[in-house]
Amino acid sequence: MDEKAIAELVAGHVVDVPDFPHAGILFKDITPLFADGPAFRQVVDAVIEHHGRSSFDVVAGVEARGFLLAGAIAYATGTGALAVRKAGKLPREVLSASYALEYGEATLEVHRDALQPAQRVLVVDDLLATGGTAEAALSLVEQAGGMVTGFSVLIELAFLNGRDRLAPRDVHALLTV
Ligand SMILES: O=P(O)(O)OC[C@H]1O[C@H](OP(=O)(O)OP(=O)(O)O)[C@H](O)[C@@H]1O
Ligand SMILES: Nc1ncnc2[nH]cnc12
Repeated sequence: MDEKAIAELVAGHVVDVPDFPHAGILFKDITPLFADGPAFRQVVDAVIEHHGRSSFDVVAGVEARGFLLAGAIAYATGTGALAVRKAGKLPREVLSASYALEYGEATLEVHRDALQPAQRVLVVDDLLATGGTAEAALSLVEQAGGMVTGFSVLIELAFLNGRDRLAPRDVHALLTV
């Protein structure tokens, strides 16, 4: 599928929800996309095609919506998956990164031994807004000894300039609004 068709596919499966979770936030609900099997498969294939299936060793998904993408991409490419978790969920020694996002603050964690030295990591999530979440995931991968080779999101909110925080890395969005 070409880029325009993929963008239209994503746009057609997003519901805009005003004032969630706070007044003034226009929440992009992508659950209809995950619920549509053929559409979900097409976006997963588009992400893999953009980066190339041999360009990463591990795909990292950010809790919670990123997990769905990471699991599917890992299965399709035969790579490992890394769950980048919200604080307090992992049972062993962790690395942590705190950040602000469009509508709050949080801390992300991975196990200290989550990656092998210099492993190449693709970071995926449903949406890039301020980039705080993605930047925290980048920090965790680097703290764990890995290298981020790129980011993919289904939707980028361009007016928040999140990609500037991730430069010069490849930031790929299927739909930019
Ligand atoms: O670019 P940012 O401003 O950092 O915002 C983007 C993040 O916000 C959402 O996650 P949220 O923290 O709401 O978690 P959820 O997936 O568990 O709902 C979204 O899934 C991204 O991870
Ligand atoms: N506007 C938004 N919609 C959905 N998820 C988000 N994460 C941060 N901002 C968001």
